[in-house]
Amino acid sequence: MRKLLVNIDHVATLRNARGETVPDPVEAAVVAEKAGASGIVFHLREDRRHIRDDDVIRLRDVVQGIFDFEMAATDEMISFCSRMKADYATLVPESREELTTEGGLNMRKVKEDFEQRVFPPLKENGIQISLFVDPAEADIRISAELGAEAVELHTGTYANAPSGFAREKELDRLRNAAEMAHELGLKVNAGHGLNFSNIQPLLDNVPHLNDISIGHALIADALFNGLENTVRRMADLIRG
Ligand SMILES: CC(=O)[C@@H](O)[C@H](O)COP(=O)(O)O
Ligand SMILES: NCC(=O)COP(=O)(O)O
Repeated sequence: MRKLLVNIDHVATLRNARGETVPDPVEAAVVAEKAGASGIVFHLREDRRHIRDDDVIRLRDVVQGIFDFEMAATDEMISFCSRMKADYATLVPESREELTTEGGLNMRKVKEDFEQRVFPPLKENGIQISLFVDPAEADIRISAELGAEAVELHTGTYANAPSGFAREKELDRLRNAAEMAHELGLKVNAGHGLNFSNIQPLLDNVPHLNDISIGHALIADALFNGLENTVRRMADLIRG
């Protein structure tokens, strides 16, 4: 079944802009789940530019559904995520300079390191691993070989593509990737850059979708419509 997970990073961005305690991302998580979100996503970045360690600890106490900890595969994050007993560790590439995550993991490059250093401690702690990858055959195949539970298909290129041929091409790539991941036994998640304008074609064209994570566009829409209304509308669309 398709489900919406709400990413609350940018509630923390707004809070941190003034060094205040409000708006509180933990309060946003409670509202989002009440409005129909099936879980919460946050990306604890190395530079702590939005979500902070204390937010994660407080979130762990209130989140009722899926607790999806997005992170770079550093030893520090692996250890924190393990202590938090997250449902998912969603591993993403991270760079200090980027405004947001710019692409999927290069699985060829990280395979050996993930196999030896990253997967064992997460698996020992019972944490399911989702790999944030571009909709590319090689990355999906390696994700399955490593024994990940899921891939999160990077939808950013689709989201940024102009309508017409370019967008259709990206939908084709996502459809093929989803079919392949499903055949290889991986759960198919998706996220990045999704909003009320681009979600429906994705839902109509890409099979086997499970968790769809959306952040920035929902928090932006919520400024005008209220978080509860915004999340309810998107959760209903995604459930179908
Ligand atoms: C993996 C992904 O596409 C996003 O969740 C992103 O990692 C969020 O990070 P920012 O909120 O810092 O953009
Ligand atoms: N994993 C993707 C996510 O959590 C949300 O990304 P965005 O909607 O803020 O681009």
